[in-house]
Amino acid sequence: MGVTMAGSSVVYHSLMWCCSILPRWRITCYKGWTSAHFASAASYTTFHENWKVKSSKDSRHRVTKLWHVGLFRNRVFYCTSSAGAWEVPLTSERYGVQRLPFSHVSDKDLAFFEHTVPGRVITDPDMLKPFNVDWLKMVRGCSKVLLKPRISGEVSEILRYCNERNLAVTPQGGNTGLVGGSVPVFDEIILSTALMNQVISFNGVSGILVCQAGCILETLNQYVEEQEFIMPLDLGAKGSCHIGGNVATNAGGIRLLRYGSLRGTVLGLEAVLANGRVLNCLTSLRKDNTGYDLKQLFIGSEGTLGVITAVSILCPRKPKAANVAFLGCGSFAHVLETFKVCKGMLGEILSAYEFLDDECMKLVQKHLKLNNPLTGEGSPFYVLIETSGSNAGHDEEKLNNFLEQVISSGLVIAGTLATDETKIKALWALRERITEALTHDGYVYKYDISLPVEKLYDLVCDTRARLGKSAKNVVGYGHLGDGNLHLNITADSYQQTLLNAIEPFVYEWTAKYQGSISAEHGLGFKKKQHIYYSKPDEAVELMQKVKAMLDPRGILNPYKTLPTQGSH
Ligand SMILES: O=C(O)CC[C@@H](O)C(=O)O
Ligand SMILES: [Zn+2]
Repeated sequence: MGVTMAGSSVVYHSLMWCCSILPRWRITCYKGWTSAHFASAASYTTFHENWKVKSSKDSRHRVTKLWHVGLFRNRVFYCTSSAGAWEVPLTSERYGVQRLPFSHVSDKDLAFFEHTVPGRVITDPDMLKPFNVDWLKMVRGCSKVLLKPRISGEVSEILRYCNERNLAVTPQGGNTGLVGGSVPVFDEIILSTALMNQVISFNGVSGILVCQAGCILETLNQYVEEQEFIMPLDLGAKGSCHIGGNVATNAGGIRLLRYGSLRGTVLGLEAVLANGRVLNCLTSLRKDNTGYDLKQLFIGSEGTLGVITAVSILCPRKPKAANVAFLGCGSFAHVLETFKVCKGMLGEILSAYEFLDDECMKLVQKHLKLNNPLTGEGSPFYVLIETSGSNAGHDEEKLNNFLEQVISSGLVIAGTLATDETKIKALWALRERITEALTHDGYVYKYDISLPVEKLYDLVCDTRARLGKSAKNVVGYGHLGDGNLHLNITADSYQQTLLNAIEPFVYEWTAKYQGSISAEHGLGFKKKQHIYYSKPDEAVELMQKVKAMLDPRGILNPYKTLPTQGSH
């Protein structure tokens, strides 16, 4: 048959068999197969070339030089001039927030900051603009000072001073959050971790990395990859997000299915408390039962309990073999059934199980000009399955057996398989760039929901039915393997009436099925009032007591995470 790879031939034979019984099945295997075999191979060339043009980092750097607002591997936005660039309403005005009685920054304060972090005090209003607005351009503060410490001692000095002076502080990493947690609401001082970007140590035996909070996730991944390890987390904003911000928000992402959450992989951290004291829990031990595990308080606390300045993190070995299958399914029930089969047949090599609906596919096609690699009419649902293992032959065999099973049983109606890195990246772009495509579609109402997996897509269907034509698009995608749905709704502009139709409907629906209204993005500013849909009063009350104990004056990231007192 002209196919020499043992692993591929299994798929090839099964495919030939499937073609006869399932005429809709289309597959491209990029390794060892020629385009003569499959009609869809030709379409891949276009797909790949498109991807290269759209994703070229060089062109991004060129463009963003004009006015660099945010550079994300998969999330980019920029403006060509500062004049009239920001039409983002002030958060305080759009949401009617009352400023808490913090002090205002005086010239004397600025002199202190200049003394503490010389040359790293930014007060130029134009330079401050991008730090005052979130990546989604939905919330905006009006901070007049940005500080860039390099070491935890400087953070300590700053916080001790701010606490005494009753000055509010917003810690900021890469500013890639999606819930308005990393930008000020009023004039809070922005404490950027951008210059705290040093690796402290890496142990090539244990895989334990100790680094400062401002290291960029992608840079860290490249660093540990050189030593045959990978970071235990990966997410769309990897090119900009800081590891400290990842830990502070307990970011999830696409590797969680395989390596677990940061609550397990973060072994230790250093945090500076509101009063300036440095809490050094930067241990690098797998096991440590000496008292309460205080680091857990800071993981996911969104900068409200302390500023994370360094982390110790357990990195897995770099897998020797990786494969990505991009499959089309005829229904969500089939997506679920495929997942079940996948877990059973791929077992330990399964590293991601992501899904998107056809509406998402249409958006990445329309706004980012990405091509659907599966030719013919679209599928209602797409699944991206990644395997990562230590033995290419073994993985291929397992994957081929799995594909044979899901094809022959009719669970999967179209598919494509990639084994080389460039092509794997191209397939991942279809999933990872949905957020970016949505921003081109208009104003986006974002929901990040955890639900029992079998209920996951019902929420999308019910929301779509409820909103009818008042929404432009209602889409569902996410980390199916983690039971995490990203429900996104777009409209031409922000409309209060549409918001009223969505909320509290989506939250009540989620609560009814014991889901979480914030699976992996945090509560930040935008979701904090809705915490009660997922946590009992007693839990919220205890959180407020912990906050009051660690930050009695409430200077750390005010207006975030916890609901306004007395609002319930
Ligand atoms: O934009 C979103 O709603 C999700 C973003 C991110 O968590 C993802 O999984 O792509
Ligand atoms: Zn996500």
